[in-house]
Amino acid sequence: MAASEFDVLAIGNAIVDILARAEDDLLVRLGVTKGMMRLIDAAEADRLYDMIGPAIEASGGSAGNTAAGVASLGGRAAYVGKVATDELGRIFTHDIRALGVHFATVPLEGGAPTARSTILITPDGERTMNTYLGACHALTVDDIDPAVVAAAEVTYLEGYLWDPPAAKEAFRKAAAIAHANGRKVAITLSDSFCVDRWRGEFLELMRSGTVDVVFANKEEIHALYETSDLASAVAAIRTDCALAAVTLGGDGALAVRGDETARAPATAVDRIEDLTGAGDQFAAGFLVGLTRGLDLSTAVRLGCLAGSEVIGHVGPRPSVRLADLAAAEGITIPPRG
Ligand SMILES: OC[C@H]1O[C@H](O)[C@H](O)[C@@H]1O
Repeated sequence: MAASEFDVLAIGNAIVDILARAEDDLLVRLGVTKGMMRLIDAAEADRLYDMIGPAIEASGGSAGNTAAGVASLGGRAAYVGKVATDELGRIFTHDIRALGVHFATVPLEGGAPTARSTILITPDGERTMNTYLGACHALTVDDIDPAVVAAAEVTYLEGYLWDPPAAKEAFRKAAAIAHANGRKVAITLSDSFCVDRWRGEFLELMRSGTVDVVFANKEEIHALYETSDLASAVAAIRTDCALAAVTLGGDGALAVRGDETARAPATAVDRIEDLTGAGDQFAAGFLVGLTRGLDLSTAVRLGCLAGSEVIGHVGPRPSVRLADLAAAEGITIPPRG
């Protein structure tokens, strides 16, 4: 197997976030479920924008956030996602490239605009996402560059990619190329409503070995196995997937690999400002840990550390260099072999 150029290739919906504080009663008036992601059309996105207070715009997209986190940890990241040739698309492209992430997906011309997610942050820091997918619907197999997939230790894919129909085939193509080149494939289950929509197919991906690593939070793993019992859900995922990492909010995170179990407590934060991107940064830390050969416990710890940074401020990507935080916590990230 050739030496890898990238630690992680992340593939996902390329989205610009519009983040605004909101009271709980706005969620009630909108009829949305707190903490979830719902898909909306362009008209609803415009209507919502008129209803919210002052907002902050920031590049997001779950896998994009993870690529940003990998770069912040000193890792080499690549990203695939579809933006349009519009202002938000230029902002997304600028931000991800400015972090040193390889991003070469051809933007969509003359079609739907760049995706945006209107994210309502309630006083408890919980985020509720209203996503208009726009140009993401145009991501296809043609956007997967076999050379980039082959050059990445891990290809990491969003469960959200199951929503725009053609992206699913892009996902499967990337997974096949990764495995043909001796690389690993990881997926995040993304959202419990997303799991409800695609449960059967997600389980098939794991059981068939199409994915080697799965990320889930508590709600998602409960939804996957249709149980409220965490222990039985973890027992099930241990047999269904070679490696699973489960984030547990204030209870930290765990990972299971065969008979092995690793846990880490949540890293303390002064105040939870905004939970947007917490799982994405956990994935960044955990994947960098894995690709750089750290043991499972340290990889979980690195994930918790990265996840904790992003919840201390508004926005889904790190505001400081995660590599410095890791060093301050005594976690040494080995150079790429
Ligand atoms: O995981 C958080 C991300 O999910 C959505 O894709 C938003 O863009 C946000 O940045």
